[in-house]
Amino acid sequence: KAQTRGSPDWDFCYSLLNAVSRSFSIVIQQLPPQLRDAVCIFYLVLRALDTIEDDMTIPVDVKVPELVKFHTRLRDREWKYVCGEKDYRRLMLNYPLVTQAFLQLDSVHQEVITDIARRMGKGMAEFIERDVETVQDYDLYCHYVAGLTGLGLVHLFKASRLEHGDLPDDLANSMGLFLQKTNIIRDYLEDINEEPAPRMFWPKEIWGKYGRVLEDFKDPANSAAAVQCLNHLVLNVMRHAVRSLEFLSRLQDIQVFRFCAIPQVMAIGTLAECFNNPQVFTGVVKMRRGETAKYMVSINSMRNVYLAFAHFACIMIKKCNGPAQNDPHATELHVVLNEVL
Ligand SMILES: CC(C)(C)CN1C(=O)[C@@H](CC(=O)N[C@@H](CC(=O)O)C(=O)O)O[C@H](c2cccc3ccccc23)c2cc(Cl)ccc21
Repeated sequence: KAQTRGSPDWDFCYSLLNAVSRSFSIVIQQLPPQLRDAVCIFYLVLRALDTIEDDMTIPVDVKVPELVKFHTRLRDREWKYVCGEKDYRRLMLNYPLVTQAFLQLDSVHQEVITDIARRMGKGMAEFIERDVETVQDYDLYCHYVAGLTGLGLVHLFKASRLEHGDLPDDLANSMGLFLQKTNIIRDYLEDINEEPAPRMFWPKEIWGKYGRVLEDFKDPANSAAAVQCLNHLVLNVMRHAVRSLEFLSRLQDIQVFRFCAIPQVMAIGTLAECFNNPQVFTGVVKMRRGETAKYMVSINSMRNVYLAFAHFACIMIKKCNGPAQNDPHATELHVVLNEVL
């Protein structure tokens, strides 16, 4: 059909979604109609912002204003900023189609997405000019890039009248931190080998106890210290698990529940693989593909989420009692895991 100025090309937007989010796009497309398009566009908008932040070929004095101004581009039908690689570059090249669709959303959905994009862009810009040093920096950075996503999603759920429960900011924030911190831990090698310049988010307050520089952990001679640092970081992210479960237990719509629960289960599965695993420093550790598929279809109730969390908590507890038994943080992780159980 002729693409008149008014009618957005939704098929193209969903094909972009499939390209940039592999398995997760299926879950987004299963959302109820009053939420699906808003979440699809929210996801693409955040992915575009993330692509600008991640592109290390953009000079800092150009990137910072771009991030801060990004939210003003959401209504600019001509705007695009070509950067990034592969499917993310295709998103940026075709960004005006995302804008056309964004402008068709309910005004409330547009306002939510604009407010989050503004706060996230400002936060990202803050951390372009300074590194993540303390654990407080670590929590603040992850709040900006992932916690705010949770706050925005809660506003979209409420605006679509699918969720009426109390979904406070600190629970929504924990959902984001659980995912983002897991990605940061898993992606050590990918991030540190990044060309032309690595961007690391591991907090120096933690890794500084185990090495002089973060690159030290690539050296097999430092494997014991690297794994101790890794276990310390896994303990830190597992502290958010109880709040994630609390958030999930308050959801009312089954498709919204699946949309929120599936990434959380993938994350704890990834953490269980990573915990006490030196392969994090030699390759990228991922859940087995069969496991991912199994959880995509089985996460339909809070009971199944508890079963999945308990399954992965037990894998970590076995490691605490076995190979990691001399690790100072294994004991504390045991306590946190028992809370989860
Ligand atoms: C940085 C991030 C964790 C927020 C990214 N993020 C997520 O990780 C996606 C999952 C995803 O994209 N998985 C990828 C795998 C990967 O890229 O690692 C896949 O292809 O399966 O989920 C989150 C997400 C989903 C549901 C509830 C959330 C609550 C708070 C914060 C984030 C929430 C997400 C929801 C939206 Cl709307 C936008 C982005 C995200």
